[in-house]
Amino acid sequence: MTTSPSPATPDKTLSRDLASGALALAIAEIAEDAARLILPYWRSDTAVETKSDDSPVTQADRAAEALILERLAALYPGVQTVAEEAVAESGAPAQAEDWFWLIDPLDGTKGFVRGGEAFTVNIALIHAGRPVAGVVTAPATATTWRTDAPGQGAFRRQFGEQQEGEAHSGAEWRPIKVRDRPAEGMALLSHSVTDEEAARLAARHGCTRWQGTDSSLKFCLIAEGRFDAYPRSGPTSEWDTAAGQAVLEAAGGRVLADDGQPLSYGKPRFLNGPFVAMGG
Ligand SMILES: Nc1ncnc2c1ncn2[C@@H]1O[C@H](COP(=O)(O)O)[C@@H](OP(=O)(O)O)[C@H]1O
Ligand SMILES: [Mg+2]
Repeated sequence: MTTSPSPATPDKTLSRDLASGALALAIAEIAEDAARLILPYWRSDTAVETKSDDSPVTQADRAAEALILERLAALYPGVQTVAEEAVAESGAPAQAEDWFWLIDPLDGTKGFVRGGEAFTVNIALIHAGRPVAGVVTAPATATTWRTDAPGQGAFRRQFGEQQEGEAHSGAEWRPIKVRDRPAEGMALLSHSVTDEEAARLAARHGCTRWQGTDSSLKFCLIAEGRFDAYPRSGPTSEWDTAAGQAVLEAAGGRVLADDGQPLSYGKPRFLNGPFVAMGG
């Protein structure tokens, strides 16, 4: 007698697709579709609401998060999700599971509302507290950065308009990596820090020059070898950093917490303390 195979558990499906690189490609396509959904709201008269933590939220954040959650659930049912807008509405899960998704559908909302280009869609897979796969997409410049199978590097591409009858479209994926630190390192910092603090943070990490940039784009610009460090002294949520950290680590960089260890995930209230993201 033959028995039909039992359905794969989420963990088996996840770990198989993670190991083959199929998962990284799949989440890149989801993030690009979320980006296509966000773009019509950009530089339009989108209504801006203020959340209880005083940060802005728009219809674009909510629509993108709904798309991402629906697509992830269809691909990998039963995996825990921790997503910015869901947490804002219903609170954070009491505890992180062994595998979970961290989702920020629109990071850098303040800049987005002002009509700037530095806002991103972020999806990361966490396993045992580490970001093992991630994608960051910048809708305004139609650029995506992603991991591959673990140990297989990081990639970037420009994505295009979706053509009729075509599942997805985009240019070829090109490998990216961090640069060796030059004598005069360049730091990236949040716009939320004062000039005085920025100069101090940059100098502490061996950088003589610095530039303010919104969103998780900072991790990607280090991952592709254009900048050297992103120090952050104030709090962030785990969904702000997980996808960027996955990409940066895959490109040869590091993201270290104050204790000198890689920034880890599934912490109380999914909150990060200070960290520094670094290239080579
Ligand atoms: N006190 C705080 N606690 C948690 N996250 C914070 C925070 N202050 C700022 N952030 C996060 O920092 C992000 C902006 O980072 P940056 O200044 O580098 O662009 C915001 O993302 P959103 O735009 O998704 O809300 C917000 O989530
Ligand atoms: Mg954010």
